[in-house]
Formats: sequence, C-alpha cells, structure tokens
Amino acid sequence: MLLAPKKIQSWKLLWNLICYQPKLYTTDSLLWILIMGLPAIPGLIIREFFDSLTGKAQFGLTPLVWILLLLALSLGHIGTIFAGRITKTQHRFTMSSLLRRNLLERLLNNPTAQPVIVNSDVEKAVSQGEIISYFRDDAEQIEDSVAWVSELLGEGLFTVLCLVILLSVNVQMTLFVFLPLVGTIAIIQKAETYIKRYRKASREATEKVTGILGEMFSSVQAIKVAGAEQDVLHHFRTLNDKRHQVMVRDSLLNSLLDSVFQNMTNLGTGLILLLASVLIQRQSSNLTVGDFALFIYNLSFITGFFNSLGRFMALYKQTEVSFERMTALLSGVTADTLVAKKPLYLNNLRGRKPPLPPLEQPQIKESDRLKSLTLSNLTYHYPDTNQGITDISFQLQRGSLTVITGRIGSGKTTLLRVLLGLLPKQSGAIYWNGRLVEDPANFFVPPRSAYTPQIPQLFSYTLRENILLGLEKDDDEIEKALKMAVFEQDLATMNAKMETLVGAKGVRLSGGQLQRLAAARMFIRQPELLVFDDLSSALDVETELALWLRIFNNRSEDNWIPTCLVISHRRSVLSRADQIIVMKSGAIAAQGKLDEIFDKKGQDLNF
Ligand SMILES: Nc1ncnc2c1ncn2[C@@H]1O[C@H](COP(=O)(O)OP(=O)(O)OP(=O)(O)O)[C@@H](O)[C@H]1O
Repeated sequence: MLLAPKKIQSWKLLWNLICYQPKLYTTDSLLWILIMGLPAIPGLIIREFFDSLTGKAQFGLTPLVWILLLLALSLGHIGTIFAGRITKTQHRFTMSSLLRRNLLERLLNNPTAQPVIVNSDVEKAVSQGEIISYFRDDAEQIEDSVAWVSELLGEGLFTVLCLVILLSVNVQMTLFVFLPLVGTIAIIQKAETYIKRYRKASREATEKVTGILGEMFSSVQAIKVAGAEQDVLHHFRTLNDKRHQVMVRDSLLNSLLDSVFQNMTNLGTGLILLLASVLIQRQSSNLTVGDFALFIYNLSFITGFFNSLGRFMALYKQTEVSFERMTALLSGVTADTLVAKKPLYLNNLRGRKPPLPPLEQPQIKESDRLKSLTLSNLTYHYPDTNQGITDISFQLQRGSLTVITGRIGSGKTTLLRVLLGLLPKQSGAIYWNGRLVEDPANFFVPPRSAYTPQIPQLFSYTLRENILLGLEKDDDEIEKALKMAVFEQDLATMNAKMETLVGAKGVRLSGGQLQRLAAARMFIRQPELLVFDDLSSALDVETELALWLRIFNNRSEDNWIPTCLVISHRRSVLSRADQIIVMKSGAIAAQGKLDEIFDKKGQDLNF
C-alpha cells in the first residue's frame, strides 16, 4: 500500500491555479469587479434624480441629464459584460485544461498506474469509463471555484463601497444588514458534512455509470455472444436509478441551501424596510426619500453578496471533494502535482496559439547501443494473488532472438510487462550493458526499445500519423518500415495509401493488420531491442515467417542490428531462436535452444 501523501488545503491549490496565468486572471478580475460593481453607481444617480425632483439635489443637474448618465452607464456595463465573458471563458478553460493535463501526465508517467489506475482512497481500480467523471466533472467543479473567486472578489469590493454608503445614510439600519451573514455562516458549518457526503456519493454514482458505459462499448461482441443484452441493460438501469437518487439528493441540498440563503437575505431586507419606514415617519430623523432609495438600491448588492458568499462556501466544500478525488488517483504524489505550472499551448485571447515545442527526435547514444540485457531474479505478483512471475533470470546478447514460450497463463506477458516497467517489479534487477536500469518505464522507450502488445493500440488518424507519432521521417522510410512489417500488399489495396484514416473514424483493420502496423511503428524508430507479445496470435504462419525473414535480412543492408525478445508458440520461430525461455506457473521451466530443450526433457513440451 502506498503511503498517503501530505494533504494540501484546497484554498492553496486554488491559489496555485489562480497564479498560473496572473495577467489573464487580473484582467478577468478587474472586468468582473466592474461588472459586479458598476450597477452600484446608478444608486447614487437615482438618489440625485429623486432629490432633483424634490428640489434637494446637491449638483443642480436636470433629471434628463441624470437619465442620460444612467443610460451611458448601462451601455458601459453591457460592454464590460461582453469583455468579461470572453476573459472568463478563456480563464475557465485554461484552469480545467491544466488540471486535466497534469492528471493525465501523472497517469501516463506513473508505471503502476498504466495497467490499472487505482483510487488510493478506496483502494479500487478505476476503469477507463469511470475515469471520465474525474476528468470532466471534478475538473469542471474546480474550474467553477476559481471562476467564482474573481466574481466574489468583485462583489466583495463593491459591497465594502456600498456599506460605506449605507453607513453614511444610517448606521443603525446598516447594522441589521449583517444578520443574514451570521445565519449563512452558521448554516454552512452545520451542513458541511452533508454537502461533502452527498457530493461524494453523486460523483461515485456518476463514475459507475460512465464506467459501465465504457465497459459496454468495449465488449459489445462479448455481450451479444453471451446473449446478455437484457442483463447488462438491467444492470445499467439499476446504476442509473441509483445515480438518479443521489443526484436528486445532492441537487436538493444545493437548492435548499440556495433558497435558505436567499430567504434569509430577503427577511433581513424586510426588517430593514420596516425600520426605515419608522425612521422616515419620525420627524427627528433626516432620512430623505433619495437617501431611502439609495439605501434600498445598495442594500440589494450587499444582500446579493452575502447570498453569493453562502453559495460559494457550499461550492468550496464540494471542490474539496473534487480535489480529494483527483488526488486519490495520483498514487503517492501530493495534490500540488495537479496544479503544477506546465505549458498548455492553447489559443490566447487574440486567437494565437503558442508554437508547440519541437518533438525530440530519438537519437541513440553510443553507450546505449545494446550489447547485453540481463534480468536478475525478477519477481512480480498481482495484488492479493500469487499469480505473476517469480525469480526470472536470463540474459540476451546483441542481435539475438530470444523466444518466451509456455502455456496460457504461464506468465509470459507479465514477464515482458515487468521488464518494460509497465508493472512494478517487487524484487530483482535489470541490467543494460551491465548498468542497472533504475526506471524501466522511462528507459525501455525508443530508440532503446519498442514494444507491441498482443492487441496494439492505434489512433483514429491516418496511417502515416499512426506510424510517425510526431517523428520526422520521409515517405521512403515509412514505406521501408511498412514493407519490413509485410504491410505492402495491404497498403496497395488502400485508396488513400498513407493518408488512409484508420480506427473508429476510418478503415477497420484486422487483428493481423493492426499488429503489422504496430510493428512498422516500431521498425521506423530502429530501436535496439524489439519486444513482441505473440505475433502468432493474429498472423498466419507465412506472414509471420516473412516478417522474421525481413527483420533478419535487413541487418545486411542496414546498420541497424535489432535484438529481439518475443513471445511465440510457432515452431518456425522457435527453431530460429538463439535462446528459448519456457515459462510454467510464473517461473522458468526450461531454457536453451530448441534441440537442447528437447534433449534435456526428452519429451514434447506442447509448443
Ligand atoms: N491484472 C491481473 N490481475 C491478477 N492476475 C492476473 C492479471 N493479469 C494476469 N494475471 C494472472 O497472472 C498469470 C500470468 O498471466 P499472463 O498474462 O502473464 O500469462 P501469459 O502466459 O502471457 O498468458 P497468455 O498466453 O494467455 O497471454 C495468469 O494466471 C493470469 O491469470
């Protein structure tokens, strides 16, 4: 179990987000101070207007001038709202994008998170579908909080101004203004537990719904084959009903709090009005009609602010839940990873996008050229099971072909994944040219190593983009890699050739085509170590043989001498192997050349 990292308070994280783009934030805040505050000025104009009607005006302007001033102010206000909406949208989008970017980076860089993303709070694996609710709902929740801060700041500043004005009109009446605020704070304190509990439950229910959606769409065939459509739909309905319940409860609490805050401020206003009417009637009081109008006008800003403050306090509690949820996915690092200042490359306010940094082209260092790779006592067991691999040791030499074989479930894939750092080894060591590999996940990448899993992942982009993934290579080189991967005949049948769209939005590729395209993606990078997980699962005998012949024949034409580590059951591959590793129940059962293994055992090993 991972040690829980130090908890960072949510307001510090929000502050870090605010500091990400200080200029944009300041511009946005200034605009929102004006948007929230400009409507306070008409109050002064209205007083002068009324006082000019009753002949008590201080400035001696006609009512028409006051009306024109009011109109100009309103137009200014509209313009400010327009500009404020633009900056707010830009800022909001930047905030949630930064959170999403940092969470994604952490998930990609954390080797233990690659096979399964674990929510460390509940020690539960999070599926691909479930992760959506973290990236969408929690990021938006935090974005909301940052956006509210500047709006609240604007409201707060003008509330102070309004308070000064109210105090100048009547101190006694102004003191009543604070009654609703005291009530709001007391209610939030009491409701905190429920706000957080209901929000957490509603997020978890959403997570379950997005999770099952993801699973349903990735297993359509399996569901149909098993005739389980009705059962799956029933389960989906049950999860939706549960979500419905908890969402209603969460929204109800929100609405209830909103209405309590609103009603409290309304009651406060009522009390003040009563007091004002008493004061106006008293001959001793010098409260004018204009003063009264000004008081009521400004009062609405102050009560509005208290109302917003109450809602923000509830929102803040919900934001704490979102930070906690996202942090639970970070596996061992603190929450400030989420708000770290990293470049985003988004369009700025003028619509210009900063240039993307040049993609680092993999260049192999002479010292990194593979001479030997040694695995020493590698052990990994899946959590809460005794399945996995135990004490695996062997060595492979430059330019050799090592084949891992064995029955289903004997630990072949696990061995490759532990070697490549896709699963965290629990003991043992890996040496590249005798040097200890400290961080396999970041070490076994091109140009040192490349890997094709049993079911490779391609993107819904063109064939060229899938092969290059940002690499700078010309068409000849792409064609050469495709040819080496025995893809030339498939390419010939595709009308758009290398511009053919593949995946969900384009041509549907067969399992074998997928594997060969993924192989071409490896070859173009000319890595020192080629790792394949069972090409034979999707390639016929001739195609696989052709692929191996091309890899080995290539050595004479090119300087590139790849070393191969592959899982296979095919005799044609086993007979070519310099070394075979036979796996059984997670351990090495036999090791050597094909004839040596047969000699030692004297029996067929069910290859
Ligand atoms: N995520 C996992 N959690 C728990 N156990 C697992 C997990 N993945 C694999 N295993 C178990 O670990 C053992 C080794 O699995 P592995 O996939 O490495 O076998 P394999 O030899 O590659 O099988 P195959 O030939 O079917 O690909 C199996 O018993 C399998 O059930």
